[in-house]
Parts: sequence; C-alpha cells; structure tokens
Amino acid sequence: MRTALVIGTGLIGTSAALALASRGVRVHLRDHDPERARTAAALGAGTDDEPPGPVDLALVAVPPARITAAVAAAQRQDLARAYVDVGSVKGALRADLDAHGCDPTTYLGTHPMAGSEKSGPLAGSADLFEGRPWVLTPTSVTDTEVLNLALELVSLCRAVPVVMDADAHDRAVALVSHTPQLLSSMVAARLENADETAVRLCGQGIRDVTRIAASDSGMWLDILSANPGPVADVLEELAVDLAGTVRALRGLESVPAAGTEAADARAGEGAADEDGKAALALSDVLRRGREGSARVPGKHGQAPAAYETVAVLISDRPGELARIFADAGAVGVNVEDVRIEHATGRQAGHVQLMVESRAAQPLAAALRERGWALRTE
Ligand SMILES: NC(=O)c1ccc[n+]([C@@H]2O[C@H](COP(=O)([O-])OP(=O)(O)OC[C@H]3O[C@@H](n4cnc5c(N)ncnc54)[C@H](O)[C@@H]3O)[C@@H](O)[C@H]2O)c1
Ligand SMILES: O=C(O)C(=O)C[C@]1(C(=O)O)C=C[C@@H](O)C=C1
Repeated sequence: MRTALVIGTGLIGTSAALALASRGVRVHLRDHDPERARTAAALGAGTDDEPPGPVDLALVAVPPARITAAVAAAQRQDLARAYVDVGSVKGALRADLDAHGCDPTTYLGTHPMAGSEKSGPLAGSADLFEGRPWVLTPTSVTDTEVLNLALELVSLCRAVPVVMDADAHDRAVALVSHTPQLLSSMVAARLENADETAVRLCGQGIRDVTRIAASDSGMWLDILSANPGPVADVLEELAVDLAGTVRALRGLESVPAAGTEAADARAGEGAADEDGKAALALSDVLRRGREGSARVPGKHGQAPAAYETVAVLISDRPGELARIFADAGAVGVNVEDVRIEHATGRQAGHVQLMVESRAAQPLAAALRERGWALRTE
C-alpha cells in the first residue's frame, strides 16, 4: 500500500494514520471538522492536503451512524481502490450499505478491538492496535484486492487479523464489549447522587470497573442501537445472575448472628439449609466469575494461542480469498490469522488459514466438500 485516505481523524483514524505514516504510507487526512485533520497532521499522521487522485485504501473512521453516508460518498467520488470502515457493529451496517446502493465488492467491514474512553486526534497513538485482534468481515463478493489491502492495513498497524461473519462478530462483541460498557455505565451511574463520604473512598476496584463509563455517550448510543438484540440477550442472562444474587443476599440479611437465641431458634426451624443455599449461590457466582476472568486472553501473560494451519490452493482470480473466508464463516470457523504464499511463475498460491486446533479438522472437511484443494502438511 502506497497511499491512504483517512476519513474521520479522531481516536481510531488518527491512530491508524500514525501507524501507516510511520511505515512509509503517504496518508491523506480528512475530517468534517478541518481543525481535527490539521491536528492529526501536526501529530505526524499525514497531510491534510487532498489526494491528487484515487488512493489505494480509504479508511472510514467516523461515528457509527455516519459510516454509510461516508462510504457512499467516497465510492461515488471514486476516492480509492478499497473502502474499509472500523465501526463497532458490522451486520446492521452491511444491510444499510446495501440499502444505500454501495458497491459491496470494493468495501470491507472491519473492527479493531482496541480503543479508549477518550476521543479525538490527541488521544491517538501509533501503537494502539499492536497485538490486538482486528476483525475483517469479507463476503463472497469482496474483491481479493480489497481484502489484501485490508490485511496489509492490519499488518501495518501490527494487529492480528481475525476473519469472521458479520453477525457472529456482532454477537461476540455484545458479550465482550457492548455489555461490559453498559455495566460499567450502570455501576458508575450509582455514583451520580452518592454521598460525598462514599465517593471519597473510591479505590482501584471501582476505577477499573468504571474507566469506560467515561466514553462518548453519543457514540455508544449509536453502537447499542445498531446491535440491540445480541446485547439484550446477554443482559437477560446477567439478569438471571442478578436476581439470584439479590435473593441470596436478602436471605443472608435475615440470618441472626451465630450463638444467639434467635440463631438457635432458626436452626430448630431447619432454616440452616436455606442459609447454606444462599451462601452457595453467592460463592457460585464468584467462582464462575474467576473462571471467566481467567479466560480473558493475555490477562495473565499467557503466550498467544498456538493455531493449526489449513493450507488451501487458490488460483489468482478475483474473489478467491473472499470465497474461502465466506466458506469458513459459513461453517462457524474463525480464521485467526492468514498468510499467502504465491507459487513462483504460476497464477496460483496457497492461503494458510490459522485456526484453533479443534476447528482445523472440521474446516478442512468443509472446504474439501465445497471443492477446495487442500495441501496436506
Ligand atoms: N473508541 C473506540 O474505542 C473504538 C474502538 C474501535 C472502533 N471504534 C469505531 O471507530 C469509529 C470512530 O471512533 P473514534 O473513537 O475514533 O471517534 P472520535 O470521536 O474520536 O472520531 C470520530 C471523528 O469523525 C469525524 N467525523 C464525524 N462525521 C464525519 C464525516 N461525515 N466525515 C468526516 N469526518 C467525520 C469527527 O469530527 C471525529 O473527528 C466509530 O465508528 C467507532 O465505532 C471505536
Ligand atoms: O479499551 C477501551 O476503552 C474500549 O472500550 C475499547 C473497545 C472495547 O474493547 O470494548 C470499545 C469499543 C470498540 O468497538 C472496540 C474496543
């Protein structure tokens, strides 16, 4: 990639522009607030001059509700060979782009899983995406060139590409991003009218839980409005845990202190069983929380997961890569990383799809069934 145009020079656009510019890409910066594009340019993210002709890649990094209009306008003006957005919800956006007649062959929906509660160009940094998953959601009509340019963008930002179906992505981020944002806001909202004596005692625990509650509420309203069903599903599961926890705590609230007459009388009434159940319900939710927390990648410094490779022979024809990813998505397999080996002197190559070990066999079988030739390692 030689040239790029970043549309929307806030936190994400400026961070990507800084990474691209530092790796030799000529980056043009555009924002509907020209002061923001100037600020990004002053930070070394590129130039706010208009590009002299179409660039290789246009990166659309505007708020979710504005992405469709920005992609449609950029495509109409023929600004680039490939158009990539970074919005936090992918399924609803695709439907919206289709409804607005956007060209699906030159567009690819992506989502870097890195960010901050801060916004604007001054919050940007070149290393924001390093080592972070960056989701790509190609379809069977995405041009191979467009997918390759997006993979190059991810690689230049030192992120880890994860290829996913758009709806599967939306369900996943409902669990790992959108619901946590809402819960953080709800915990922080308890402080709104809290007594000053309580607020003064805030320690690290509440700071960890409420950092993202400071995020831009307009942006989050857009995000949640575009992914309502999957977020409501996770909240319903949480509501079961919440109701069980309240029941358990209310039960424990009425337990008299051990050794008192009231406690003896209660034991005589056989209430000890009830008290034990309440304590069990509480310890169960705490135990499950520890197990879930241990699964957060990298949190405890584990080495990155070792993936298995499924190597697929492709011919050098438009749409081949996108077709493989769509086939992998159709059988519910996430491609965690991709490498492409070009066969010298031939119009063909191998795509190495890196997947979790348990997904390798089913993916290989499904691809063979769909007519792909696989290299046996
Ligand atoms: N903040 C995060 O943590 C995060 C992480 C991953 C992805 N995202 C996604 O990235 C996108 C940008 O988020 P951000 O955090 O960088 O927001 P931001 O507010 O920091 O930046 C958005 C920028 O877009 C500009 N803008 C708005 N409408 C425009 C238009 N029509 N044309 C040109 N510029 C326009 C604004 O002036 C602003 O500078 C959003 O779609 C968001 O869902 C955000
Ligand atoms: O680190 C943060 O501040 C974020 O909230 C970033 C975060 C997330 O991890 O949930 C928020 C929304 C984006 O769509 C992607 C990333």
